[in-house]
Amino acid sequence: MTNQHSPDVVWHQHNVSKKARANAKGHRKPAVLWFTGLSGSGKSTIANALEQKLFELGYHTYLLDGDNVRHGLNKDLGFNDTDRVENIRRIAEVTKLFVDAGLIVMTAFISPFRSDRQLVRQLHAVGEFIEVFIDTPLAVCEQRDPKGLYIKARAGEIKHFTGIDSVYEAPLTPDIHIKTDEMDIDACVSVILQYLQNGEYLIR
Ligand SMILES: Nc1ncnc2c1ncn2[C@@H]1O[C@H](COP(=O)(O)OS(=O)(=O)O)[C@@H](OP(=O)(O)O)[C@H]1O
Ligand SMILES: Nc1ncnc2c1ncn2[C@@H]1O[C@H](COP(=O)(O)OP(=O)(O)O)[C@@H](O)[C@H]1O
Repeated sequence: MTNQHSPDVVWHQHNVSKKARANAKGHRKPAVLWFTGLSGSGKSTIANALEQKLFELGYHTYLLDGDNVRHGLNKDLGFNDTDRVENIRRIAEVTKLFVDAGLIVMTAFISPFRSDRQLVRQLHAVGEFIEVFIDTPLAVCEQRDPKGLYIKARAGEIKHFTGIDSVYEAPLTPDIHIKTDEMDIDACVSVILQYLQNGEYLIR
Protein backbone atom coordinates (compact mmCIF):
# COMPACT_ATOMS: atom_id res chain seq x y z
CA MET A 1 0.00 0.00 0.00
CA THR A 2 1.59 3.35 -1.04
CA ASN A 3 0.81 6.99 -0.35
CA GLN A 4 1.32 9.01 -3.53
CA HIS A 5 2.09 12.21 -1.59
CA SER A 6 4.41 10.57 0.97
CA PRO A 7 6.03 7.53 -0.63
CA ASP A 8 8.22 6.96 2.45
CA VAL A 9 5.27 6.29 4.72
CA VAL A 10 4.91 2.54 5.19
CA TRP A 11 1.89 0.58 6.40
CA HIS A 12 2.16 -0.87 9.95
CA GLN A 13 0.91 -4.39 10.44
CA HIS A 14 -0.57 -4.63 13.96
CA ASN A 15 -0.25 -7.66 16.21
CA VAL A 16 -3.96 -7.69 17.07
CA SER A 17 -6.06 -8.51 14.02
CA LYS A 18 -9.46 -7.21 12.97
CA LYS A 19 -10.88 -10.68 13.51
CA ALA A 20 -9.40 -10.90 17.01
CA ARG A 21 -10.89 -7.50 17.90
CA ALA A 22 -14.29 -8.56 16.57
CA ASN A 23 -14.20 -11.87 18.43
CA ALA A 24 -13.22 -10.14 21.69
CA LYS A 25 -16.53 -8.28 21.42
CA GLY A 26 -18.44 -11.49 20.84
CA HIS A 27 -18.93 -10.62 17.17
CA ARG A 28 -18.54 -13.14 14.41
CA LYS A 29 -17.46 -10.57 11.79
CA PRO A 30 -17.49 -6.77 11.57
CA ALA A 31 -19.43 -4.94 8.88
CA VAL A 32 -20.66 -1.59 7.68
CA LEU A 33 -24.35 -1.18 6.87
CA TRP A 34 -24.28 1.68 4.38
CA PHE A 35 -27.71 3.34 4.27
CA THR A 36 -28.38 5.42 1.18
CA GLY A 37 -31.49 7.31 0.12
CA LEU A 38 -33.07 10.70 -0.31
CA SER A 39 -33.33 13.23 2.49
CA GLY A 40 -36.35 12.21 4.57
CA SER A 41 -36.34 8.67 3.20
CA GLY A 42 -35.81 7.22 6.68
CA LYS A 43 -32.06 6.47 6.82
CA SER A 44 -31.50 7.98 10.29
CA THR A 45 -34.76 6.66 11.74
CA ILE A 46 -34.14 3.06 10.66
CA ALA A 47 -30.40 3.12 11.43
CA ASN A 48 -31.17 4.47 14.92
CA ALA A 49 -33.81 1.82 15.60
CA LEU A 50 -31.52 -0.90 14.27
CA GLU A 51 -28.61 0.31 16.41
CA GLN A 52 -30.81 0.26 19.49
CA LYS A 53 -31.90 -3.30 18.74
CA LEU A 54 -28.32 -4.49 18.13
CA PHE A 55 -27.15 -2.69 21.27
CA GLU A 56 -29.83 -4.44 23.34
CA LEU A 57 -28.63 -7.76 21.90
CA GLY A 58 -25.13 -6.95 23.19
CA TYR A 59 -23.38 -5.86 19.99
CA HIS A 60 -20.85 -3.02 19.84
CA THR A 61 -22.15 -0.64 17.20
CA TYR A 62 -21.45 2.85 15.94
CA LEU A 63 -23.73 5.07 13.90
CA LEU A 64 -22.26 7.78 11.68
CA ASP A 65 -24.92 10.26 10.63
CA GLY A 66 -24.71 12.83 7.83
CA ASP A 67 -25.91 15.81 9.81
CA ASN A 68 -23.62 15.05 12.77
CA VAL A 69 -20.47 14.38 10.77
CA ARG A 70 -21.02 17.63 8.87
CA HIS A 71 -20.81 19.46 12.23
CA GLY A 72 -17.30 18.14 12.86
CA LEU A 73 -15.01 16.12 10.59
CA ASN A 74 -16.65 17.45 7.42
CA LYS A 75 -17.70 20.92 8.52
CA ASP A 76 -15.59 22.41 5.72
CA LEU A 77 -17.74 20.71 3.06
CA GLY A 78 -20.91 21.86 1.32
CA PHE A 79 -23.27 20.20 -1.15
CA ASN A 80 -21.77 20.73 -4.59
CA ASP A 81 -20.77 17.48 -6.33
CA THR A 82 -17.06 17.81 -5.47
CA ASP A 83 -17.78 18.30 -1.77
CA ARG A 84 -20.23 15.39 -1.69
CA VAL A 85 -17.56 13.12 -3.22
CA GLU A 86 -15.03 14.23 -0.58
CA ASN A 87 -17.66 13.82 2.15
CA ILE A 88 -18.21 10.19 1.22
CA ARG A 89 -14.49 9.51 0.71
CA ARG A 90 -13.69 10.64 4.26
CA ILE A 91 -16.63 8.74 5.75
CA ALA A 92 -15.55 5.64 3.88
CA GLU A 93 -12.10 5.85 5.47
CA VAL A 94 -13.69 6.31 8.90
CA THR A 95 -15.86 3.23 8.40
CA LYS A 96 -12.77 1.29 7.44
CA LEU A 97 -11.18 2.20 10.78
CA PHE A 98 -14.31 1.28 12.73
CA VAL A 99 -14.59 -2.03 10.90
CA ASP A 100 -10.91 -2.65 11.65
CA ALA A 101 -11.82 -2.05 15.31
CA GLY A 102 -14.23 -4.98 14.96
CA LEU A 103 -17.51 -3.03 15.20
CA ILE A 104 -20.83 -3.20 13.42
CA VAL A 105 -21.03 0.24 11.82
CA MET A 106 -24.04 2.02 10.37
CA THR A 107 -23.88 5.10 8.17
CA ALA A 108 -26.75 7.38 7.20
CA PHE A 109 -25.60 9.57 4.32
CA ILE A 110 -27.52 10.39 1.16
CA SER A 111 -24.40 9.27 -0.75
CA PRO A 112 -26.08 10.10 -4.06
CA PHE A 113 -23.42 8.84 -6.50
CA ARG A 114 -23.13 5.19 -7.51
CA SER A 115 -19.43 5.50 -8.26
CA ASP A 116 -18.74 6.72 -4.70
CA ARG A 117 -20.69 3.90 -3.13
CA GLN A 118 -18.80 1.48 -5.36
CA LEU A 119 -15.51 2.95 -4.11
CA VAL A 120 -16.60 2.39 -0.51
CA ARG A 121 -17.47 -1.22 -1.33
CA GLN A 122 -14.01 -1.70 -2.86
CA LEU A 123 -12.33 -0.22 0.22
CA HIS A 124 -13.78 -3.01 2.35
CA ALA A 125 -13.22 -6.76 2.29
CA VAL A 126 -15.84 -8.90 0.54
CA GLY A 127 -18.93 -9.21 2.74
CA GLU A 128 -18.02 -6.31 5.00
CA PHE A 129 -19.89 -3.64 3.01
CA ILE A 130 -23.67 -3.99 3.00
CA GLU A 131 -25.52 -1.45 0.88
CA VAL A 132 -28.97 -0.68 2.31
CA PHE A 133 -31.20 1.22 -0.10
CA ILE A 134 -33.86 3.18 1.77
CA ASP A 135 -36.18 3.44 -1.17
CA THR A 136 -38.80 6.10 -0.55
CA PRO A 137 -40.42 8.01 -3.42
CA LEU A 138 -39.48 11.67 -3.62
CA ALA A 139 -43.15 12.62 -3.22
CA VAL A 140 -43.32 10.75 0.10
CA CYS A 141 -40.07 12.33 1.35
CA GLU A 142 -41.39 15.71 0.37
CA GLN A 143 -44.68 15.06 2.14
CA ARG A 144 -42.80 14.02 5.30
CA ASP A 145 -40.31 16.89 5.08
CA PRO A 146 -39.15 16.26 8.68
CA LYS A 147 -36.71 19.19 8.68
CA GLY A 148 -38.66 21.54 6.43
CA LEU A 149 -35.85 21.42 3.84
CA TYR A 150 -37.91 20.44 0.78
CA ILE A 151 -40.17 23.42 1.17
CA LYS A 152 -37.09 25.65 1.29
CA ALA A 153 -35.54 23.88 -1.71
CA ARG A 154 -38.75 24.31 -3.74
CA ALA A 155 -38.73 27.98 -2.79
CA GLY A 156 -35.15 28.24 -4.10
CA GLU A 157 -33.75 28.97 -0.62
CA ILE A 158 -31.50 25.86 -0.69
CA LYS A 159 -29.48 25.19 -3.81
CA HIS A 160 -28.27 21.74 -5.01
CA PHE A 161 -30.90 19.92 -2.99
CA THR A 162 -30.91 16.16 -3.68
CA GLY A 163 -33.92 15.10 -5.73
CA ILE A 164 -34.78 18.69 -6.63
CA ASP A 165 -31.77 20.23 -8.37
CA SER A 166 -29.09 17.68 -7.53
CA VAL A 167 -29.04 14.07 -8.73
CA TYR A 168 -29.70 10.90 -6.72
CA GLU A 169 -28.48 7.71 -8.42
CA ALA A 170 -30.46 4.86 -6.91
CA PRO A 171 -28.62 1.57 -6.30
CA LEU A 172 -29.19 -0.98 -9.07
CA THR A 173 -28.39 -4.06 -6.98
CA PRO A 174 -28.45 -3.11 -3.30
CA ASP A 175 -27.73 -5.83 -0.75
CA ILE A 176 -30.88 -4.84 1.15
CA HIS A 177 -33.84 -3.02 -0.43
CA ILE A 178 -36.26 -1.32 1.96
CA LYS A 179 -39.47 0.39 0.82
CA THR A 180 -40.56 2.58 3.70
CA ASP A 181 -43.89 3.48 2.13
CA GLU A 182 -44.85 -0.21 2.32
CA MET A 183 -43.49 -1.18 5.78
CA ASP A 184 -43.44 0.42 9.21
CA ILE A 185 -40.17 1.14 11.02
CA ASP A 186 -40.16 -2.12 13.02
CA ALA A 187 -40.69 -4.17 9.86
CA CYS A 188 -37.82 -2.34 8.12
CA VAL A 189 -35.51 -3.12 11.07
CA SER A 190 -36.59 -6.77 11.03
CA VAL A 191 -35.65 -7.15 7.36
CA ILE A 192 -32.11 -5.90 8.10
CA LEU A 193 -31.74 -8.05 11.23
CA GLN A 194 -32.82 -11.08 9.21
CA TYR A 195 -30.18 -10.28 6.58
CA LEU A 196 -27.51 -10.09 9.30
CA GLN A 197 -28.67 -13.36 10.79
CA ASN A 198 -28.74 -15.14 7.41
CA GLY A 199 -25.28 -13.80 6.58
CA GLU A 200 -23.93 -15.09 9.90
CA TYR A 201 -22.90 -11.67 11.16
CA LEU A 202 -24.86 -12.23 14.36
CA ILE A 203 -24.36 -15.03 16.84
CA ARG A 204 -27.11 -14.22 19.36
N1 LIG B 1 -28.45 20.69 -0.60
C1 LIG B 1 -28.70 19.66 0.21
N2 LIG B 1 -28.96 18.45 -0.32
C2 LIG B 1 -29.19 17.40 0.51
N3 LIG B 1 -29.20 17.48 1.87
C3 LIG B 1 -28.94 18.67 2.44
C4 LIG B 1 -28.69 19.81 1.63
N4 LIG B 1 -28.47 20.87 2.47
C5 LIG B 1 -28.59 20.42 3.71
N5 LIG B 1 -28.85 19.09 3.71
C6 LIG B 1 -28.92 18.28 4.94
O1 LIG B 1 -27.73 17.52 4.95
C7 LIG B 1 -27.99 16.14 5.04
C8 LIG B 1 -27.28 15.36 3.93
O2 LIG B 1 -25.93 15.27 4.19
P1 LIG B 1 -25.10 14.04 3.62
O3 LIG B 1 -23.73 14.19 4.17
O4 LIG B 1 -25.82 12.79 3.92
O5 LIG B 1 -25.15 14.33 2.05
S1 LIG B 1 -24.26 13.68 0.90
O6 LIG B 1 -24.13 12.24 1.18
O7 LIG B 1 -22.96 14.33 0.88
O8 LIG B 1 -25.00 13.92 -0.34
C9 LIG B 1 -29.47 15.95 4.85
O9 LIG B 1 -29.80 15.06 5.90
P2 LIG B 1 -30.84 13.87 5.71
O10 LIG B 1 -32.17 14.58 5.60
O11 LIG B 1 -30.69 13.11 7.00
O12 LIG B 1 -30.50 13.04 4.52
C10 LIG B 1 -30.08 17.33 5.03
O13 LIG B 1 -30.59 17.46 6.34
N1 LIG C 1 -41.20 3.02 7.55
C1 LIG C 1 -40.51 4.12 7.89
N2 LIG C 1 -39.18 4.05 8.00
C2 LIG C 1 -38.46 5.16 8.31
N3 LIG C 1 -39.00 6.39 8.56
C3 LIG C 1 -40.33 6.49 8.47
C4 LIG C 1 -41.13 5.38 8.12
N4 LIG C 1 -42.42 5.81 8.09
C5 LIG C 1 -42.40 7.10 8.40
N5 LIG C 1 -41.15 7.54 8.65
C6 LIG C 1 -40.79 8.92 9.03
O1 LIG C 1 -40.02 9.50 7.97
C7 LIG C 1 -39.07 10.44 8.50
C8 LIG C 1 -37.69 10.03 8.01
O2 LIG C 1 -36.75 10.99 8.46
P1 LIG C 1 -35.22 10.65 8.65
O3 LIG C 1 -35.04 9.35 9.33
O4 LIG C 1 -34.59 11.85 9.28
O5 LIG C 1 -34.76 10.48 7.13
P2 LIG C 1 -33.30 10.66 6.52
O6 LIG C 1 -32.31 10.31 7.60
O7 LIG C 1 -33.25 9.71 5.38
O8 LIG C 1 -33.22 12.08 6.10
C9 LIG C 1 -39.21 10.39 10.02
O9 LIG C 1 -40.03 11.45 10.43
C10 LIG C 1 -39.89 9.03 10.25
O10 LIG C 1 -40.65 8.99 11.44
